[in-house]
Amino acid sequence: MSNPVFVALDTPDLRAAEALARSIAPHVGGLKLGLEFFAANGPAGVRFLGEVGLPIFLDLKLHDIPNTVGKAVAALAPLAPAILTVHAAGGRAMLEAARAAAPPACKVVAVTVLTSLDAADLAQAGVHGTPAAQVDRLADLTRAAGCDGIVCSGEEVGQVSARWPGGTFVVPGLRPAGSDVGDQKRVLTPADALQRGASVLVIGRPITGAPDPAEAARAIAASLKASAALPAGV
Ligand SMILES: O=C(O)c1cc(=O)[nH]c(=O)n1[C@@H]1O[C@H](COP(=O)(O)O)[C@@H](O)[C@H]1O
Repeated sequence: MSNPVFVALDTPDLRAAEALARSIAPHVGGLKLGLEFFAANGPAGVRFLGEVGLPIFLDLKLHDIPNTVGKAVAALAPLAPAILTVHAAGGRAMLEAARAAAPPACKVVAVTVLTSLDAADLAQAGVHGTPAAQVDRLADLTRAAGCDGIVCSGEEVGQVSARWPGGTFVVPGLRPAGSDVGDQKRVLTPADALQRGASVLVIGRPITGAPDPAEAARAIAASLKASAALPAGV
């Protein structure tokens, strides 16, 4: 099993991100660079961390009119990300524009319902029904637009991966048993998310905020190997 963990390097500090990336590199499969890192360090920072030698997941969650998103993705293409995020709620034409502008080897995945939201938050935004129903709707839209997969929580990944064979399922909001949930509302353990069908596990603070990040990443990788050896549900 290749390591499905992408560590979220959510810091504006380029040197701190590099030191962290190098220390945990043996225990993760890739680096996720998001808005906090990109706002501070831009494309040059992404290139710099690319020198660590791990695949880069560029998590900019693009959400705008199709023309703007297509041109933004084209501008990001030289960074050769392995994975790029957009928001599924941007609609079919925006998703199509993103897929068309991305390099063929880059997986374009669409965020469905943020893991920091629950049903009450969705209702406040005018979306009635469960997060799971909304994830299904947006997954169908993303698939119809030709994108590669979605971002959802561990609570939905089982149901949605069964509906979309061959899709890429990115799951954040992961917490090893006993770790602090923070601002996340729909959480699962990394091993459970993998067993339910996740393809990519996004893990930030449980690794980056640990007293020994390399040891935390190693322990998570070991928990995945151990659970993969067991039948589902055990
Ligand atoms: O697209 C994402 O990666 C993402 C989507 C989502 O619904 N929830 C979510 O937490 N994320 C990202 O996943 C990471 C989670 O970080 P931790 O909560 O520290 O593990 C952050 O970088 C978030 O930006």
